[in-house]
Amino acid sequence: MQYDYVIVGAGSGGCALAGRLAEQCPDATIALVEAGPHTERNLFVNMPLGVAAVVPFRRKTNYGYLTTPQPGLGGRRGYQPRGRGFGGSSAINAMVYTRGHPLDYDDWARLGCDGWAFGDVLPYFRRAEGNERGADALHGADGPLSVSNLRFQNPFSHRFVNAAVEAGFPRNDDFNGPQQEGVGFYQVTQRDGQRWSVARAYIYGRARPNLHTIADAAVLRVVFDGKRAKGVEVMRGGLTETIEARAEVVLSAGTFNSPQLLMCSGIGPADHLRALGIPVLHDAAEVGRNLTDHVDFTINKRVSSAQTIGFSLRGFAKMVPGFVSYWRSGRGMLTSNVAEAGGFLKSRPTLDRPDLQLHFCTALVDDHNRHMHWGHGYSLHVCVLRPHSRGAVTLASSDAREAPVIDPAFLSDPRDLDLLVEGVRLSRRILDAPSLALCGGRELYTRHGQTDAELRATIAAHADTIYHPVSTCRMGGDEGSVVDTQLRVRGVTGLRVVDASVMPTLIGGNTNAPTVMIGERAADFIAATRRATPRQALAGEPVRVT
Ligand SMILES: Cc1cc2nc3c(=O)[nH]c(=O)nc-3n(C[C@H](O)[C@H](O)[C@H](O)COP(=O)(O)OP(=O)(O)OC[C@H]3O[C@@H](n4cnc5c(N)ncnc54)[C@H](O)[C@@H]3O)c2cc1C
Repeated sequence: MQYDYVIVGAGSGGCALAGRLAEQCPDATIALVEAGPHTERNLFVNMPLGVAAVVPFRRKTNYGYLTTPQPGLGGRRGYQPRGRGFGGSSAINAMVYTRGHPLDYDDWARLGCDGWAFGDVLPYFRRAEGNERGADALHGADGPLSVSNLRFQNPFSHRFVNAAVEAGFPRNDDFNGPQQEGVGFYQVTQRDGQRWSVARAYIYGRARPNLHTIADAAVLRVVFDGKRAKGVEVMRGGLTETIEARAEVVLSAGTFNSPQLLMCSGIGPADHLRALGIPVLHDAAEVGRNLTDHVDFTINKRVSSAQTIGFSLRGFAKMVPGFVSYWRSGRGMLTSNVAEAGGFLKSRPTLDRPDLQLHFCTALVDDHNRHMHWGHGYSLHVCVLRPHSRGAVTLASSDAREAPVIDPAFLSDPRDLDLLVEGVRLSRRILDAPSLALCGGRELYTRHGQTDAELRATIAAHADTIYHPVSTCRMGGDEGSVVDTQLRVRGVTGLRVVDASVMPTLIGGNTNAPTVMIGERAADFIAATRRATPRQALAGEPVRVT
């Protein structure tokens, strides 16, 4: 099989790129190759509350990775769910639509990523966004990624927002508006009460004859002609085949699997590759390095009210009308994303932007919902927005179908634990404010009056990811970076990386929308390269992409 472009991975970055590129280059053929299944008809993916079922377990649509034992977490292995199938992680995520702080992108530009300051990326956020609130200077209304207000808001989420205001935090109804700081309800990537994964947004329901989707096909490595990428080797239905790319190969396999595929293809730290018997094509020390993720701690509180989602006879009884309402009109409790409300706080008022994020969940979400409890409750997550700890992704095997070794090195930099302690103390102010305090309840692992040392031990025993790993194929203007500022892999030609792994630093917010923005920008880069490429090269001769 031969195409002009072969995109590996139909996640947030890959779907946005494939859909937009197909539209911009109608004369180009594109293959979007995905290891997992199609998700168009998957009830647990489409129904927002299905998030509670798809995240906790390794399954066909979730890699359910484990990290290496984390010294900062008392030696525990962290859990890293990652979407598998069309939509990638956007098919299993919590649908929260935030972009990070404008200054985060200005930082990218300052670090050498010319053309990636907030003013440069805002048009791409707007182009992607289909916000039901309408367009303004910061928002788009006509883009494919539907952004909606929640159709169902649990009374406890309202209590959380009221309590936070009582505790002195500002109310914010638009975290992507002129000010990020404050507390309120999140907007979500949903349309008509359905999850709007990036596959739904850019791929499904759009007839594009030049875009060919290939499901259940695991890419094993990139194939090269000298140093020029010319296709990918794929395992499908037990058979290995090569899909050729006349113009470019793009890796959009995500923060764990894009560096894995680069290394399996001979691009990475030479010593590590040699140790696994992989011939070195290009010695790139930073492939897999700089892994950064939002480390998060949750205060779980059990309450007697059955208004939150929980396991009880009253809870089960509510599910039946909930299902009917969802089925008939796309409304009701099953359209909840669980993490309905939250906010961005500053640990010190003098900071130029918030350094902590809250997610308020209307259920007892303990250990990614892997530890289930009988009864009802709520959970207040707090995470460190710009952690200093840096981890790495390395190979366990030269076979890309095996899980890579994931070491986020959580809390290896003591500043992250110090800030998380601050975050828990700020969160407690909200829990103690009248609107929530009057509901009573009992905390599962934390308690009032804990000393600093006790709180640090509790954090080490329970903290983990809130699912935003980035930076393992860092973009930069410097030679040490894995990709340049047009996302081209350094040291070879005809190969780009387009997903969350290229972020030079972790932005202060949720990472789906920024990854879609990266996919949108990449489509422009690739279309511009195509326009600049001589016609005869497009007709069959190898295309030299500079
Ligand atoms: C549980 C969870 C909750 C989250 N909640 C939110 C949220 O509420 N809001 C938000 O903004 N962000 C959230 N995120 C983060 C966000 O969804 C991700 O940052 C984003 O989807 C990453 O996009 P990506 O393109 O980098 O990778 P992914 O979307 O993960 O896509 C990678 C794709 O590549 C495929 N692939 C991998 N290896 C291969 C191979 N060898 N061959 C072929 N295909 C391959 C995978 O199967 C996958 O489909 C959450 C993530 C998770 C896991």
